[in-house]
Amino acid sequence: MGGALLDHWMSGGENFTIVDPMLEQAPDNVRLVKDRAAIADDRFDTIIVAIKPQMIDDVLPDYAANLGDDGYVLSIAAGASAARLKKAMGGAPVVRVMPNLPAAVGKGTSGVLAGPDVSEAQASHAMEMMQRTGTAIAVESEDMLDRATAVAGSGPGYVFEIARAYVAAAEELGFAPDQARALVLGTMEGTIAMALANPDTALEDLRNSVTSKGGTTAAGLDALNGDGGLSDTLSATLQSAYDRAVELR
Ligand SMILES: NC(=O)C1=CN([C@@H]2O[C@H](COP(=O)(O)OP(=O)(O)OC[C@H]3O[C@@H](n4cnc5c(N)ncnc54)[C@H](OP(=O)(O)O)[C@@H]3O)[C@@H](O)[C@H]2O)C=CC1
Ligand SMILES: O=C(O)[C@@H]1CCC=N1
Repeated sequence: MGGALLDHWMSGGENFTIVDPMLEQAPDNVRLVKDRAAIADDRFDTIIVAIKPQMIDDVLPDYAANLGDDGYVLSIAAGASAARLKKAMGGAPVVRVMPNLPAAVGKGTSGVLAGPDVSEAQASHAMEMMQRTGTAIAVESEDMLDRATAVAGSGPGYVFEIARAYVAAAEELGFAPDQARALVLGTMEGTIAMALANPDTALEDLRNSVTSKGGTTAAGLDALNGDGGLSDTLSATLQSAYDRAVELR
């Protein structure tokens, strides 16, 4: 995820250094080092946490000394609370963000939460960084950031899975894989574009505009969610992801 964001962050004026034990190549103009020892004497305006949440307590404390006096920590890690990050980073201010993977194509949707002691300048720098990767929405509490993680951070996983199952069903109906993929992704893209172009129209009304009485869509929708099973599945999906974010705090 860090790499996808970096590609878009680089359109700003900052200089970037990556610390990654395994990465072989960084984008042009980005310094890459294998471990913290190589930057032991360096100070940074922002330290970006893009490691797995489970590694934070082991890895981060070494970096506390690398943060400049007016610096802040920007974390993309799911769940890991501002308090936990702040403690690991010697009391530094922390902005938590939750991006999602379409940031890789400049169409990310991020939540942004300024933790305690974050200055306005730091909060607006973090917001501007995330806006370089797509849309960014400020949230008011850590709990809402964890809920945004369940909806949007993990969301591309659900959408890819829905698309995969939809394509598989089209193949079962007789289409070749490339035809099935083109029909499904084209339909999804056009449908989303139409919803975005009609922000004041309820999604239910848009759905109804496809659904002729006694027609094919009504038959399909009855099978899809006539008993509310799809709605229940989506509620359980978001609840499970949110519960996991809470466990990772
Ligand atoms: N994937 C996604 O869609 C999203 C992920 N996130 C968050 O982004 C973070 C990274 O997730 P993701 O990109 O999926 O995971 P990855 O495992 O792909 O990325 C983690 C990166 O951290 C590197 N790393 C491991 N150990 C160290 C270390 N000691 N010092 C420095 N770097 C290290 C890893 O290197 P190596 O490969 O060698 O282990 C890897 O490049 C997580 O906190 C996750 O919650 C947030 C939103 C969306
Ligand atoms: O699955 C995860 O934990 C990360 C956070 C959101 C998306 N991927």
